[in-house]
Amino acid sequence: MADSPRVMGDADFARAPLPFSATGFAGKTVLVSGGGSGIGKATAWLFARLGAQVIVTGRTEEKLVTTVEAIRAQGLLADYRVQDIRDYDGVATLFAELYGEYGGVDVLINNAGGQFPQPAIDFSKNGFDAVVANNLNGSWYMMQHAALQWRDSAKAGCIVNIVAVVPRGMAGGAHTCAARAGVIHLSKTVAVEWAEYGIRVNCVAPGVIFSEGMGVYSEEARSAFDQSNPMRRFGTPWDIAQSCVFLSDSSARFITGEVLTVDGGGQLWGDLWMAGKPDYFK
Ligand SMILES: CCCCCCC/C=C/C(=O)SCCNC(=O)CCNC(=O)[C@H](O)C(C)(C)COP(=O)(O)OP(=O)(O)OC[C@H]1O[C@@H](n2cnc3c(N)ncnc32)[C@H](O)[C@@H]1OP(=O)(O)O
Ligand SMILES: NC(=O)C1=CN([C@@H]2O[C@H](COP(=O)(O)OP(=O)(O)OC[C@H]3O[C@@H](n4cnc5c(N)ncnc54)[C@H](OP(=O)(O)O)[C@@H]3O)[C@@H](O)[C@H]2O)C=CC1
Repeated sequence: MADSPRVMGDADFARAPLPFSATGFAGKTVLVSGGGSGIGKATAWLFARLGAQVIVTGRTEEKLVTTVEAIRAQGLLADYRVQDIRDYDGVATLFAELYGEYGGVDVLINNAGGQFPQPAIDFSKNGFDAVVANNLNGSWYMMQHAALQWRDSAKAGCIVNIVAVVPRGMAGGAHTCAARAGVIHLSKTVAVEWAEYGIRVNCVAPGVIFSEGMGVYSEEARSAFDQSNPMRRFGTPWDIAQSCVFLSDSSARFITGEVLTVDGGGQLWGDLWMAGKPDYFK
């Protein structure tokens, strides 16, 4: 049960924790899945610069090593683990190992994911299943194991799930839209269930962000992406990294079950076709 409320005054405001202080994450361990490239790499860098011990995970060791070496070269704290988020037992082992080595994690940035663009009518069974397994199942395995560790060690925690902007659907990406909508509603549900353990769960929904991941899209689709929002440009991985820090810091201590959309207004204006715009709509 929370303490009785008390009106804050000048003395409180003079001392209340400052978000984004240069050492705000010192002593914290932050796990960033998909941290070997793009948004995950930027997020790992930002947390490391704010004093955290970061752990990056992904399937490709080379990308993780490069990231960790670059961060360490600045005198900051980084480590990596190779782990496919679709492997339930492997994810359990990952969290157990990190508990043994670092005393567990304080923040999970659940960023790993991705898909391929294709009109839904052409999805093969395996294609649909692969994208759902990656983005819904894999994200869930990470969330659940983080929460189990926090509950069992009576420690508070924070999860930020990277999703996508789904309220109007995602033409050319129905599989990932379904999976991300699943993650959003999982998050809203467990934000309530896990509040008693001191666990906050939020999502960041990036619009078009210019990252290595853009290589998955055709030149035709990609060249229209920056016109799909009223700012008429791409966002950067750093934009998303800062949102992740905001949601993990004291700035968001009263925020849970929320989706922070970082899309340059794209949910309000513009259209986006992940697999290119069909002639019918031109
Ligand atoms: C409103 C704003 C939204 C903006 C969104 C637009 C911008 C979004 C950007 C991003 O998300 S950037 C990040 C992009 N990065 C990635 O997508 C990388 C991660 N992707 C992957 O690792 C893989 O694509 C996957 C989805 C995980 C699948 O990997 P897996 O190893 O399981 O696949 P396979 O065994 O190779 O194939 C399984 C199945 O899927 C079919 N498939 C795979 N690729 C394609 C393709 N390009 N087109 C059609 N089908 C594909 C493959 O053929 C297999 O099916 P079957 O052939 O067996 O039927
Ligand atoms: N860029 C954009 O415009 C948008 C991106 N997103 C989402 O943001 C997240 C980051 O994307 P972004 O940085 O742009 O692209 P990247 O492709 O650079 O990042 C995806 C990362 O996830 C890792 N990854 C993918 N699948 C798995 C898996 N099964 N297990 C472990 N790691 C995995 C990849 O590494 P490896 O392949 O080595 O495993 C890679 O480092 C993704 O979930 C993406 O879908 C959402 C909306 C828009």
